[in-house]
Amino acid sequence: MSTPVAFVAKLPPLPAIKEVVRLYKLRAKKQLSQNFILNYNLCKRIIKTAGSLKNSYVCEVGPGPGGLTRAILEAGAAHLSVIEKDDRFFPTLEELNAASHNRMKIYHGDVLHFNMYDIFPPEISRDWSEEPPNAHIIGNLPFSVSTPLIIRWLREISRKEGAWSRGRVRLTLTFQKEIAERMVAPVMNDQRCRLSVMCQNWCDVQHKFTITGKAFVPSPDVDVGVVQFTPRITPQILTAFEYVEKLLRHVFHYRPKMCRKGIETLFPPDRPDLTRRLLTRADVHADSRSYSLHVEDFDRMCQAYKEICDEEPHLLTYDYRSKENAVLWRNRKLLNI
Ligand SMILES: C[S@@+](CC[C@H](N)C(=O)[O-])C[C@H]1O[C@@H](n2cnc3c(N)ncnc32)[C@H](O)[C@@H]1O
Repeated sequence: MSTPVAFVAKLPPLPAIKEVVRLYKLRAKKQLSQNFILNYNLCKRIIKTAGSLKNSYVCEVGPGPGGLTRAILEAGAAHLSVIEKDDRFFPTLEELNAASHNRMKIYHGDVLHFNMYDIFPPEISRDWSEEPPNAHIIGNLPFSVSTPLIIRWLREISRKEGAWSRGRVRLTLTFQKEIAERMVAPVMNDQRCRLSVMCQNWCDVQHKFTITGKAFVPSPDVDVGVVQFTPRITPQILTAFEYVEKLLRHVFHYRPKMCRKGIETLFPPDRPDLTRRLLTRADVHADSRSYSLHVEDFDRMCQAYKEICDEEPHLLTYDYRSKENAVLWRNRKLLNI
C-alpha cells in the first residue's frame, strides 16, 4: 500500500478560473468540446461526489483551465496526473503544479489513444476481490469523446487492463444528461440501450446529479449528468467483451423491433439457421424486444453467440454492412465451403 504523503492540501491564493481564462485568452474551441466550469463551488461539488481523495492518486481527463484540477488538489490528492489535448492550457496547469508543490504530472495527448497502464503506481494495487484502491479517474469529459472513451475503458475493466491492472479503480465522469440516463436505465425503461447493459454489466453505475447546461461557459444546448462507476468484482455476463459488445450492438440496433431482427444481422443472410440456433440455445423468444430483455437473457445469448463463433470462428468478424464480406460469403457459397 502507498505510504501517506505529508503535504499541505490547501493551495496558496490563485486567480479565479474566470480570471485565468481571461488572462490567457483561452477562447473555448468547439472542435474539442470545450465547455468550462468557472464556478469553483460546482467544481468542489463534483469532486466531493468522487468520495474521499485524501492521499489518493487521481487521473483527470481534460483539465482545461483547471477548475476541477484545483478542487482535486485541495481535496487532498497526493498525486494528480492530467491528460490534456490542448497545449494552450499548459502554462496555467504548470502554475497549479508549482502551487501544489509538484503534486501533478501533466501529459499532452489524446485520451482516446492514451495508455493508462502506468497512470497509477503498482504500490497502490489492490486485489480485484478487495475494496477499490485509493485511486480515481475524474473528468468533465468532452462530449465528442465521452461514449467511445467509456466503451474503451469498459473493455479494459473487463480485462483488468490499463488503469484497472491496479484493481477496481472508480471513475467519476460527466456525460450529456441523456447519455447518463441511458447508462443507468433499467429493463423496460425508454432509455434502455446497449450502453445501459454494458455499463451495468461491468460496473455499479450511479447517476449522481444533473448540472444545468447554463453552468458551463460556453453553455451547451444540453444538461450534464455526473456519473460514478465502480467496477464490479464479478460481471453479470461472463462472456468476453468482444462477444458481448457485438451482440448488444446488433440487438439494440433495432430497439423497437423483435430481437430476432438484430440477431439476424450477426450472421450471413444465407444462414437463418444460426439465428434460430442462438435463440433456442439461449431460450429467448424471437419476438422479445431488446429493452424488455433482462441481463440473464443477455448472459445466455452472449454465451450462445460465443459457442456458435467457436464452432464457426469466421463468424465473429462477419460484418453484414461490409461489401468485402458479401463477396467473401458469395464465393464461399459458390465453392460450397
Ligand atoms: C468539457 S472541457 C472541461 C474543461 C475543464 N475540466 C472544466 O471542467 O472546466 C473538456 C476538456 O477536455 C479536453 N479534450 C478534448 N478532447 C480531448 C482528448 N481527446 N483528449 C484529452 N483531452 C481532450 C479539452 O481541451 C478540454 O480542456
